[in-house]
Amino acid sequence: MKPRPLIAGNWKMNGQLSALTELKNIAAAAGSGLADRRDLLICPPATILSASRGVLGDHVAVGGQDCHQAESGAHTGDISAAMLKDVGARYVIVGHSERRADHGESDALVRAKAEAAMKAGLVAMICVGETEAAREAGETLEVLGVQLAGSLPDGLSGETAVVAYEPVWAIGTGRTPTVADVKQVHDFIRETLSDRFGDAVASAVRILYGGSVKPANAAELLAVDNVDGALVGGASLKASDFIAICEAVAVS
Ligand SMILES: O=C(CO)COP(=O)(O)O
Repeated sequence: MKPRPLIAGNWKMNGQLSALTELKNIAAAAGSGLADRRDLLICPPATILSASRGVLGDHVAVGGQDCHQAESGAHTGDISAAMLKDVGARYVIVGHSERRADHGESDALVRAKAEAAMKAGLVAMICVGETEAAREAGETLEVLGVQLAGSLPDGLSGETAVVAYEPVWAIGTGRTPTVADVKQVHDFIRETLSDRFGDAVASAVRILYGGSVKPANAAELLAVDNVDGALVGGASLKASDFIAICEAVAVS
């Protein structure tokens, strides 16, 4: 059985309190049936996470965009998984390529963050994706295999982890892989999960596609085998676009 689809919005470093009106519109649509057969999630900046939780109501989850690997301590500027949970987060993104690039995050660190998230009772959304150079060199699956082996914690399950495939070259560029390429990678991720965690866990872990998902291409991307939802950046900032993407996922 296919897992319940998850459509997640990653607001990145965008959005102040004035942006809560967009969330009100998403919450209204979610309350009118949009969330009946799909899970909806918004990951706003940490500064408005608590306010977002208040606005989004019962039908849309909120999540953080990163967490520290330690439970607490002298880590100025960082946020623990427990802190995110405390203000109502249910998920946290870890290992986004922007953090891997901007903050030099390694697979081992991403794994430690995912472990911290799971320990705190959050769902870890673990991101992987190849660079354009890796794709051009024909090394996509090899790179993803290494990232998955290093970033996924032991003992994960469909309730505690989500994998997001985000080709670095497709993020914010308007470019997307072909449907065949998305299928190849998502099939590979499912097989990799199966080899390490067994078939039951592998089929329960949702594998999201991210990178230039928009209302115009969402139906095509979300219909690909082994694509269980989307991780949406820019198009999640506008309620109407995010809602249209949610509507594009086929539900049974
Ligand atoms: O990085 C992304 C989501 O985490 C994708 O961003 P865009 O949808 O803006 O390409």
